[in-house]
Amino acid sequence: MAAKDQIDGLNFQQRHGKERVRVGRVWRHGKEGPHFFVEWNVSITLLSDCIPAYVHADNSDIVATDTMKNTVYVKAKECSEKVSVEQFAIILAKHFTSFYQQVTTAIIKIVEKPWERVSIDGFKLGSERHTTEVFVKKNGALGVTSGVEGLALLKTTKSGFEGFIRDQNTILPETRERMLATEVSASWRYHFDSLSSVSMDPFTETYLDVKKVLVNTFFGPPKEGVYSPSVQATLYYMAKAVLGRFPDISSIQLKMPNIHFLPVNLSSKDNPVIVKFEDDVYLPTDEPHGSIEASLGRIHSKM
Ligand SMILES: O=c1[nH]c(=O)c2[nH]c(=O)[nH]c2[nH]1
Repeated sequence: MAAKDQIDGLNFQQRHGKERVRVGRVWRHGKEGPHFFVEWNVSITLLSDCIPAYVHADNSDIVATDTMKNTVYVKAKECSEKVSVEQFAIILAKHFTSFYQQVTTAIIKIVEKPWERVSIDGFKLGSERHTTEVFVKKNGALGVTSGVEGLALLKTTKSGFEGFIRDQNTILPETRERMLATEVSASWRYHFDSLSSVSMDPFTETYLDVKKVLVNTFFGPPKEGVYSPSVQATLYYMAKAVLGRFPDISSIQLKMPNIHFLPVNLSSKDNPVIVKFEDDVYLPTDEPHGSIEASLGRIHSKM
């Protein structure tokens, strides 16, 4: 679908828009109520009467793609109640076609990330992979490492970061309220050191239990959660919980990138408050991200 015109006896079709506008939206119901969270990737295409921009370098009928991007955040903010992707696409498309006389059709595509709720204020993306590396020597010596990769976890509250070094290059504000998102890669070494010491197959059950301990430690108890003062501290609690709970595990390594969800504040000279961040509208990012990793092992263990 594209606007079709004839210029100088030639067919001309054009469209413009903005792709991959990422937005995260949290809806909070009261102080105690559940949080709802969605992450969307929005693409906007407008069919509009703006041929002079192409043919005469006259931009007076152009809706700037930057404005389209901002509109996603404005409309996300305006949705005070949880909406579906379909409903949000309709809201956006209706806005573009009714607000701009030049726009004849708006095409909105949205892909929603499959975040699943795991407990109050926590969401889990079901995409993790179980990994292992094993060695066996001729004499029966055995080494088993198991792991999980891509365990994406996110909590919408009970996270902060304060008291870090401030210098001439620091602009990050201190906070006790932020989104915490990561994709955990963990690998743990079992203490079995010979083939004969593994009697049954304990690995699947242990994998599931380790995952549970990692996830539960990240979020804390379902009712009240647990405050995370940093990714580092949360990583350490998680590693410690695994070693505390599984005597058969001698060491664990955790990699937990700090995947940033940036607060959305939009302002201009004429309009100082277009969108004011109130722990609700975020810009999800992949790059750059913080990289935080550590390993914890029992003394005398083979790391
Ligand atoms: O939990 C965090 N750890 C850091 O080391 C760090 N650095 C940063 O900019 N934000 C954060 N958050």
